[in-house]
Parts: sequence; C-alpha cells; structure tokens
Amino acid sequence: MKTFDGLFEELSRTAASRPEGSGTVAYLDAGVHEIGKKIVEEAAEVWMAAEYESDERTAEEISQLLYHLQVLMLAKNLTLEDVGRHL
Ligand SMILES: N=c1c2ncn([C@@H]3O[C@H](COP(=O)(O)OP(=O)(O)OP(=O)(O)O)[C@@H](O)[C@H]3O)c2ncn1[C@@H]1O[C@H](COP(=O)(O)O)[C@@H](O)[C@H]1O
Repeated sequence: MKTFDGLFEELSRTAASRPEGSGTVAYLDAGVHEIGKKIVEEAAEVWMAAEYESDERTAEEISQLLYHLQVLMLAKNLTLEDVGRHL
C-alpha cells in the first residue's frame, strides 16, 4: 500500500526524470492554474462521493485529491516539511 510520503517521493522522482507518458509531467507542464482547477474539481468529487456514494468511492476520490495536492506542491517547489510544519 502506498503512503502519502511514499507517493510524494515517487512523484518527485517523476518530476525530475520526466518519463515519457507521465500524467504528472503533463500536469506540471500545464501549470499551477490547471493543477488548481483539478484540485477544485477533485475536492467537489470528494464531497459528492462522501454524501451520495460508497466509502470505497469516497476513499478513491480522496486519493485523487491527495495526488493533485502533491502535484501542486511539486509545481510550487514545496516540500513535505514546508507543509508539515503547519500541521
Ligand atoms: N495516484 C495517482 C493519481 N490519482 C489521480 N490521478 C490523475 O487524476 C485523474 C483522475 O481525475 P478524473 O477522475 O477527473 O479523471 P479524468 O477525467 O481522466 O481527468 P483528466 O486526466 O482528464 O484531467 C487521472 O486520470 C490521473 O490523471 C493520478 N495520476 C497518477 N497517480 C499516481 O502517480 C504516479 C505517477 O503517475 P504518472 O505520472 O502518470 O506516471 C503513479 O504511481 C500513479 O499511480
């Protein structure tokens, strides 16, 4: 099972190596504005799933929101420590 920190390490490597066909690279190239729109979309999907769908679907939507938040962190060169010190 993947953890939040483990995914961030993986995405950091992906951002540095820029493998062919990576969705993460495509989002990073699209920029903060597009990543931000994706975060708002995924947040709404989390809300709708929590109200009207199963726990499994809600967990899936939460995973997608967490992914897009991490992509934004990478786009802004923010580290886990930058975020963690506000928790
Ligand atoms: N965990 C995720 C992940 N969660 C969500 N997403 C992206 O978020 C999208 C889900 O959003 P939607 O439900 O709106 O689906 P969609 O309509 O197809 O969205 P769009 O791609 O059109 O924006 C997916 O299509 C992926 O592009 C993710 N993309 C990648 N990962 C993981 O990130 C790692 C690196 O991925 P790549 O960069 O693609 O190699 C791998 O371990 C992947 O499993």
